[in-house]
Amino acid sequence: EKVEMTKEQRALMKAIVDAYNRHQIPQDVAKKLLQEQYSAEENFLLLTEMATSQVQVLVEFTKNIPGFLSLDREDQIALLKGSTVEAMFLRSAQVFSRKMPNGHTVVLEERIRKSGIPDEFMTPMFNFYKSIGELHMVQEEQAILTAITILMPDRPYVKDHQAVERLQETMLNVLRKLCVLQHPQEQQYFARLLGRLTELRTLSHYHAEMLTSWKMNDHKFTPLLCEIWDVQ
Ligand SMILES: CC(C)c1onc(-c2c(Cl)cccc2Cl)c1COc1ccc(-c2ccc3[nH]c(C(=O)O)cc3c2)cc1
Repeated sequence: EKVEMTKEQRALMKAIVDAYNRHQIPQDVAKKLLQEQYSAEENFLLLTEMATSQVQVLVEFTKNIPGFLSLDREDQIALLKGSTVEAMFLRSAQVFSRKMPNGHTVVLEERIRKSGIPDEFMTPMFNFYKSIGELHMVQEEQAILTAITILMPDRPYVKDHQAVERLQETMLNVLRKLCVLQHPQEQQYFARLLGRLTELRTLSHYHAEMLTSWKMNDHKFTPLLCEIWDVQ
């Protein structure tokens, strides 16, 4: 069928990529990755600060997804709460695959490995980072895949399933064409990308257990993280 994108699809993709690029973790927060000393406590505090900053970035990005703000207000909250962890795994995966020039990748990995996360979650987490890296996604694919993750109709407490499905479907159509255009040799590239979304679900279940084990060891989170992750 016709592969090139319509005018509307190109405009939609541009809006999402611009929002994705506009909303980055402030460099002074990211730079802290290199400065603070290493201790499990310090690492946890730093990762908490990064996660909090990342949630704020994600909320701004989400508000710029065309059509999101016209969804039911409570559904907007349900989508954000349900997708934050998955969107953050995607975002932090891109940091690893982007091979940050200033060595953030190495330091971020170090700090995650030494932040009190039980070992059984490390393996699936870093396997995911590796599998994302191997895809060599272009920025447009990263941005649209993140929007698709956020616009997941079957998140808990979403009332108007159809409205979310319609938005997500529009994004999926753009992503499908983009994958054919960017990776013409790889027939199943689009299917492989969607397969990562399944892996993200598993990671978010692990993450819920990570939160419980952190809570048990009396780790503190910021008010924003407590609200979005229903902690405490
Ligand atoms: C509350 C903290 C301890 C936490 O709980 N779970 C996770 C957690 C974990 Cl480990 C893994 C995956 C998801 C979550 Cl959600 C985290 C830490 O979360 C993040 C840490 C770093 C980043 C992040 C995002 C973008 C970035 N850009 C740069 C840059 O240098 O440009 C650095 C950077 C860091 C995102 C989430």
